[in-house]
Parts: sequence; structure tokens; C-alpha cells
Amino acid sequence: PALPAPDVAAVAAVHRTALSQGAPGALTRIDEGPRSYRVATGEADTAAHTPMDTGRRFRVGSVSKTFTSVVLLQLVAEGKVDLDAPANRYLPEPLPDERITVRHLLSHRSGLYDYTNDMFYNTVPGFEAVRNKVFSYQELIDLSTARPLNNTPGAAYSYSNTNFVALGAIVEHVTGTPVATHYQERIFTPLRLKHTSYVHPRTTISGSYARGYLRQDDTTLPLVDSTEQTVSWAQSAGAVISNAKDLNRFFSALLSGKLLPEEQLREMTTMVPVTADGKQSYGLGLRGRTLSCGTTVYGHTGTVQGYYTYAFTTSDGRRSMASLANTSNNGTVNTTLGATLDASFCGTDPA
Ligand SMILES: CC1(C)S[C@@H]2[C@H](NC(=O)CCCC[C@H](NC(=O)C[NH3+])C(=O)[O-])C(=O)N2[C@H]1C(=O)[O-]
Repeated sequence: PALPAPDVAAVAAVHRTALSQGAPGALTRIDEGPRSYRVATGEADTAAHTPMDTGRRFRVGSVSKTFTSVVLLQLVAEGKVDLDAPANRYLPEPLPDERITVRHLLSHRSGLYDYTNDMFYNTVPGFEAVRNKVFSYQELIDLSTARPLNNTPGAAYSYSNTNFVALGAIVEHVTGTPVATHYQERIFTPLRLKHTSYVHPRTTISGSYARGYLRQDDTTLPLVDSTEQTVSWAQSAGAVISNAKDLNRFFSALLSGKLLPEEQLREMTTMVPVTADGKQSYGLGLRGRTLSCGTTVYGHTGTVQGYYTYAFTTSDGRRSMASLANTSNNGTVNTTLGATLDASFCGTDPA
């Protein structure tokens, strides 16, 4: 059945609410075949008072995990990696539990502790301590394995950046090629994602971009401009830079079968509920959300210092939406921004 037309006025209202809650700016772009709907609100740069526009690039955070999952699943299709083999078969140094499989990493069921819980316990000091640091994959994995597993491998869903750092290490160890090359040759170039890049450990964003503003734990203090950073604390778990048009093209291509063979796309989109109401689910590097109108959309969310992202598409990839608010450490804004999904795919304000 055809989806109702996007409610662009409702998208604009969501943006205005996000700004009232502390976001300097917001943008949403919806693409459906040749049609696009664009809404930009507030400022991309609060010092220069530059207006936000929907073409601006931004750090996508954990939306990067879906790019990493596509690379990994292409390697599975090429027979280079077995989803249900122990991850240790493909790693230079072993994880502490042989039972952790590649599939456990992709579905956040390994139990590996998320080192960012400690790294960013104090938001701004934690960020300032790492914003110019360069980590190896192994250093990040070691931070995680210094703590016990959250759960027996496979026994529970427990989201952890460590999983997608380990997957980046697997890609590089198995192929001898950096993840940046795989992203470029397997995804960015074939899909003509001209505004998408992986430039770790460079700290600057090229072209036209939105600056990001991190809210302090003492919310009475001013926002911190967090735009320039290596994102080395995340790498294959969060360091991709893109824009709304490219994210829409990526998720549309993915769900319409242009990036993975049918078998691997079926594995990726085999979703497991992760909330009690069953409205949120996780597959392999892919989030599912069932909206107020009953439509389920597939994509990922992202939180990186100064940037909240939602990037989702319909099960057939016909309609895609990407939304950004250029602030973070502000859960109210993050929740508010999520209402662009209902406005974009259900055509109504959320009930
Ligand atoms: C599961 C998430 C939400 S967290 C995970 C990843 N982002 C991070 O792990 C960064 C966490 C610290 C970010 C920082 N917060 C603090 O420092 C709080 N003390 C801020 O808000 O900028 C990402 O992206 N994922 C999101 C996702 O997948 O949606």
C-alpha cells in the first residue's frame, strides 16, 4: 500500500521543538523516487550565525555501523567470513571468549563491555581527553576486555561499540585492506555518495558542513563546539561523515537489494525485538522501528559529540528519511528528533 504523503509541516514543528529544547539547528530530508522534501531550521554555525541547510555534511555516529555491516556481509557473500564462526578465527588477537561469533558482534549479542561507558562518564572531560587521540582497534578492544562480559555470548542483546570496533578489526585482518578502502570501493563509489567519507584520523570536515555542539553535564554552562575530533574512539563503529541525501541513497539502495545478495540482506533484516513493546528491533548492524501507523522502517541512529542522527527507509527502500540535530548529550532533543519518523512515514504528528 502507498504511504501517506510526508507531513512536512509536522517535520518543521519537530525541528522547532528541538530548537526550543537546546538544539542550535536541525535538518530533515525525505527522498521518494524523484521527489524530495527538505526542511532546515536554525543554525549550522552559532558563531557565524550561518543558517542550517539540508545539504550540509555531518558526523553520522553509529549510522556508520550499517556501513560496516554491509562490508562484512559482502565478505560473507564472498566466502571470506562465516557468520557463525568464532570471531577469534578472524582476529589478530583473541577475544576472551571463544563462543563469541561474528553474528554475535553484528547483532550486539557478544556481551562485550562498551568502553565508552567509562570513556564518556563525564561528558566534556571525557570528550576533551580523546578528541585528538588516535587509538588502534586493539587498544579499544583491550579497554573493553578489561571488564567482564555483560552476558554469555548469544544470550542477550546488549548494545556495545566494542562489537563494531572488533568487526572493523576483522575486516582489516581478513583482507589486509583498511576499512576506509572497503567503504569507498564497495559503497561510496558504486552508489555515487559524493558527500560521504571516512577520513579517520583527520579531525576536520571538508566541504559544506554543520558544526556540532555538545551540551555539558552542567546544563547551565554553554554548549561546547565539538565539531573537530578524530572519532578514533569509534572508527568503524562511528566515524563516517555524510549528508542527508547520501544517507537516504545508501539506505534505499541497501533495502532495495542493490548492496547485498538476497541471502545476506535476509540475514541483515532478520530482526530481534529489543524493547518490551516490540516497536524497536535490531538485526545485523541495522535498527528496525515500527511507527505509530504500523509501518516498520529500517536504518540506524547516531549519537556523536554534537550530532544526533536518524536515518531510515521503508522495507522496499522506496521512501527514505535522514534527520540531524547538531547537538548531543541532550536526550530530550534526541527523543524529539525521532518524531520526524512518524511525520515522514506516517504523514501525521505522532499520536
Ligand atoms: C546507542 C547510542 C545512543 S550510543 C552509540 C554511539 N555513540 C556513542 O557511543 C557515544 C556516546 C557518548 C556520546 C555523548 N554522551 C555522553 O558523553 C554522556 N555522558 C554525547 O551525547 O555526545 C552511537 O552513535 N550509538 C547510539 C545509537 O546507536 O543510537
